[in-house]
Amino acid sequence: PRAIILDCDPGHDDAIALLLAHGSPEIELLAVTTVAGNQSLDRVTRNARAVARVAGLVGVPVAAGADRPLVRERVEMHAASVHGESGLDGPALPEPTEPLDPRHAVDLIVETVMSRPPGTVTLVPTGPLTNIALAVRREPRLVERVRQVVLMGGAARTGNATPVAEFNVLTDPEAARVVLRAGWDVVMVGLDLTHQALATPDVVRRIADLGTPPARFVVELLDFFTSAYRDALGFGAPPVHDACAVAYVADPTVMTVHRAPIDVELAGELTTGMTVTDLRDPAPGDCPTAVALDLDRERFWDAVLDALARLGPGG
Ligand SMILES: Nc1ccc([C@@H]2N[C@H](CO)[C@@H](O)[C@H]2O)cc1
Ligand SMILES: [Ca+2]
Repeated sequence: PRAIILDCDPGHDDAIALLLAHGSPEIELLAVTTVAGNQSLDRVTRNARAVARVAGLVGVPVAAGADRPLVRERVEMHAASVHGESGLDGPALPEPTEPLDPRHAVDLIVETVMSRPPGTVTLVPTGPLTNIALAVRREPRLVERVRQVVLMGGAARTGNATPVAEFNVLTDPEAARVVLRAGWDVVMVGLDLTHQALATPDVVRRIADLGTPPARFVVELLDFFTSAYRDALGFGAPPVHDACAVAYVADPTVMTVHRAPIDVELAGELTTGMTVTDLRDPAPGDCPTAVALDLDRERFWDAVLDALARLGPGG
């Protein structure tokens, strides 16, 4: 299996990404780290620990990280409108059973990667990239040691927080530039891809039919997420953005990926936070970055259902 570290800001779709990672036989979840984004660090960390309990995740360290972006003040827009004040509105959240790891997320990331053979650990950030940027500044050898960075964030075309910027990148664009320029292999699973992963009523029905506590938890998450995404953004069904990044690690053939130079706008009057993606072919031979474009929806949802079905009673 692929060994990963999930760096997240739960968030309804982060929660589904965590459940998918733990339930997927192709993935070994080495650690979970949290970063301020959808909600404050305290809230997303509390949410991550509650989801870990629902997943039946035991013995996997969960550590909190950055409580604010590297440079800018946090972006408030949108997130509370789709995730609610708690960051995970909808289901009742169980009390965590596992202790919070005392290390800072950055130290946990560095120690987890540097204690394993080169090229064996994949980083899967699904929130602002603050922790990942700090980690690679703390330990530059991470660049050649990490197998791949598969991040949910950015967009080659249309944004969500602004016409051209995606929320995770806009929240901490300096951190996103550090990560995209580091030289390691990066797959950007951005809105171009994730807006194809819509949890339609049929999908929700299939999940409900599993009849397990984790499945019921996901249904309650999606019921809230569906209403919030409809009321706030006019979507017919909510995109489970973060689960797409995990699904790619589990099975890279579940989506098409296009090698392309990607950089982040930091000073644009209208375009700050935009992941400027050069889709002109051919990309430079040594281009380390790529963007996900087309999702095999049927295979994606089959993988999500299969992973959820494998989770124990949890809860
Ligand atoms: N409107 C909205 C704002 C933020 C997010 C979060 N940011 C990313 C999508 O922009 C995902 O990681 C998700 O958790 C989703 C919707
Ligand atoms: Ca997220």
